[in-house]
Amino acid sequence: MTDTKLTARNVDVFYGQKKAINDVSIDIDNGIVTAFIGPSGCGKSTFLRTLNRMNDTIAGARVDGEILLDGENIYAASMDPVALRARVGMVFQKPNPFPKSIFENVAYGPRIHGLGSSKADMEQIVERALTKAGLWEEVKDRLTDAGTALSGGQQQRLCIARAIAVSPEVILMDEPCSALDPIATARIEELIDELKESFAIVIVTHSMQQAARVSQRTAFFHLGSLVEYGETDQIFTNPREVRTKDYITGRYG
Ligand SMILES: Nc1ncnc2c1ncn2[C@@H]1O[C@H](COP(=O)(O)OP(=O)(O)OP(=O)(O)O)[C@@H](O)[C@H]1O
Repeated sequence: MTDTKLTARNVDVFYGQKKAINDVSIDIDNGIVTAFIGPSGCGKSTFLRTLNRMNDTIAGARVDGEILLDGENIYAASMDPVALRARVGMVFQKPNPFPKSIFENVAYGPRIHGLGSSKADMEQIVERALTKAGLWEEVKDRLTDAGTALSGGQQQRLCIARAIAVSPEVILMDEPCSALDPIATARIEELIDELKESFAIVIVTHSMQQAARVSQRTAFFHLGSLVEYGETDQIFTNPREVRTKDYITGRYG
């Protein structure tokens, strides 16, 4: 059983005069992984960023329409973007640990959000997040080492632990494996599969194989529009739209 976590209604995104997203409406459910696919420049990342207001940080970007998180408009004046980004966390293409220790990378978010008041509480939060991100065993004896000293795959799991540490409801992932080798990629894909039990997960990926492996729903974007959205199996085996079929059969990319 799934239930809706995020709802977009008639969303347009502009960069200055240029319209990058055109009238997108979609429901994103809890307990599953939703993949956004489509050719380069179709607006996947732009739309993903609307879901936690990361576009606010881009000069000239404007979002029209509504995005609801549990029914609450995230663009309402009463919504604090910092608090929103704790509820809707993000993992980027390139692992980007802070220039701090492994421990501090994970403790940073909880601290600014007032979690983990005692040292023991914070240690527990950090251990839980690293365990959930599948990294604890590898780093438990070197928590004071720099996060940047880890391998690329470990750094990405550290970034996932950092997102998890503030107990988000949704995790947005923008091509989280594109900088990783196949083994590190497989590890992250396994992790995504485990994490979907606890969070709604949205992943932008260039890899149709990855979308097919990790997601239960797939949204196909083209030229800023959402062309087709459905069960991943259906999208890949029996697409309804010609443009989806052309994309998944490699006619353009
Ligand atoms: N900061 C920006 N300023 C102006 N235009 C932008 C900006 N970011 C993206 N765009 C434009 O918006 C459109 C959608 O870009 P976006 O990066 O969302 O696509 P994408 O599908 O994620 O592409 P890719 O798969 O190549 O990452 C493109 O035409 C892009 O050039």
